[in-house]
Amino acid sequence: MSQKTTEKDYLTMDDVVLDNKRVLVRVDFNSPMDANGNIMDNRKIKSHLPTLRSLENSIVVLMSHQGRPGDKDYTTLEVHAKLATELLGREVTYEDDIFSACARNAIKSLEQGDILLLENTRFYAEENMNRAPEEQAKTQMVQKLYPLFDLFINDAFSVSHRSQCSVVGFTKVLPSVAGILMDREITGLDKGLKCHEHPAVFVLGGTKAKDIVKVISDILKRGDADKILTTGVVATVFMMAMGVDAGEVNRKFIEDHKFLDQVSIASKLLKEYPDKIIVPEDVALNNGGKREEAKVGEIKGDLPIADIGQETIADYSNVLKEARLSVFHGPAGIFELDNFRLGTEELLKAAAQSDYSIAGGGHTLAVIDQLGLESKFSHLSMGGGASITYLSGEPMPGIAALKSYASRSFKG
Ligand SMILES: Nc1ncnc2c1ncn2[C@@H]1O[C@H](COP(=O)(O)OP(=O)(O)OP(=O)(O)O)[C@@H](O)[C@H]1O
Ligand SMILES: O=C(O)[C@H](O)COP(=O)(O)O
Repeated sequence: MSQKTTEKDYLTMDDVVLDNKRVLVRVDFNSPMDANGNIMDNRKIKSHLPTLRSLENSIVVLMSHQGRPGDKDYTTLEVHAKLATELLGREVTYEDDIFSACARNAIKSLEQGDILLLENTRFYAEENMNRAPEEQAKTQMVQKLYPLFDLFINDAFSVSHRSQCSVVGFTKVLPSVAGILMDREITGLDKGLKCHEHPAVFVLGGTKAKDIVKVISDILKRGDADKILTTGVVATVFMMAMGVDAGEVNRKFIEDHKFLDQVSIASKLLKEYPDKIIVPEDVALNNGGKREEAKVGEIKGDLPIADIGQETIADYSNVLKEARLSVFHGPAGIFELDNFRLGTEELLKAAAQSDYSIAGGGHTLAVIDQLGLESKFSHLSMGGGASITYLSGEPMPGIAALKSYASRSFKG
């Protein structure tokens, strides 16, 4: 049923017949939830609407995860089906199981135009193991479900850095293509990363210092970046790597978040790429909720760093204004507090001006939304960990599995 229509090394929904086909779609509806089990941000669900709208003449079953075992937001997808129904304007029914006889009967009874959302895939233990597609294809989830479908669509870029059952398993046993969101993510990120626009400036911050230090190392090794502007907690690690006394409270923050080992890695990177990695000259400290500017090296009073400082904001903005490619991941400060959102806001405005601008990460997208800057960015990635993995050039098992299906089908 596959008919390749583009030069891509994976198939898309344009390459296959969809009408009246029984289609299993892996989406990522994983959303922030409040204590009462309500979805706090509908962005993840909205991002799949183009794919779902293109499937209006198919028989559609959706799979998604929500949270991780043991976490507060590890819960059923019942409310997700309701919200998807509202957003799509068509009923998305919910089945409180994944592959039981009951769930399979519900799938079998679907008719053209129906959409059914199965239960949280991570309620099935083997979903939580990262294994090769061959192994995942043998699981009960895949074996019980795949005979009920003609096609598998992976639209979940943001979980495709995981080799989980519902992400890679079906690609071994069903014709498999990328959904519209997946295709947009790959195309949007590649356009920025592979077209070699220069100067290429990366603004990397937020709290995931370990992941970001690795991304910085990978990007610099590949030679893709002209400048890396460090912000957020990532900047604190690099300041410490320069031997700066960040104050006990900030050192403790880094220790408590298990980032102390990143300081020596950051130090090596600074030695290897002295002109490329830029560390803030000043910061904003949180003095009882008030913003207190301080030069790096003169951080007194043991106050927590909560934003980059005003001189750094001006310098970084100037670098960004010259950039032809900008990539922004992770807020520059604790933007949730009004006094400490300046760095994130100003740098996002500056990044949006470059010829090709990419931004990713849950909190980052929320600020872009609040600032009304969505249309100013060339590509907004729904991926948090996934876009970091993609940026670092590491293989993404979910995408590799689609490519592997495509290469088998072209040969066949
Ligand atoms: N200096 C800082 N100290 C403490 N927290 C900070 C600092 N700078 C930024 N943050 C916090 O970082 C958090 C966001 O970081 P995070 O790495 O999760 O970014 P993100 O855009 O959501 O990416 P992802 O989707 O990968 O999680 C925000 O809650 C913000 O308050
Ligand atoms: O929110 C995300 O980044 C994705 O849904 C992946 O979730 P995970 O990090 O729990 O696999």
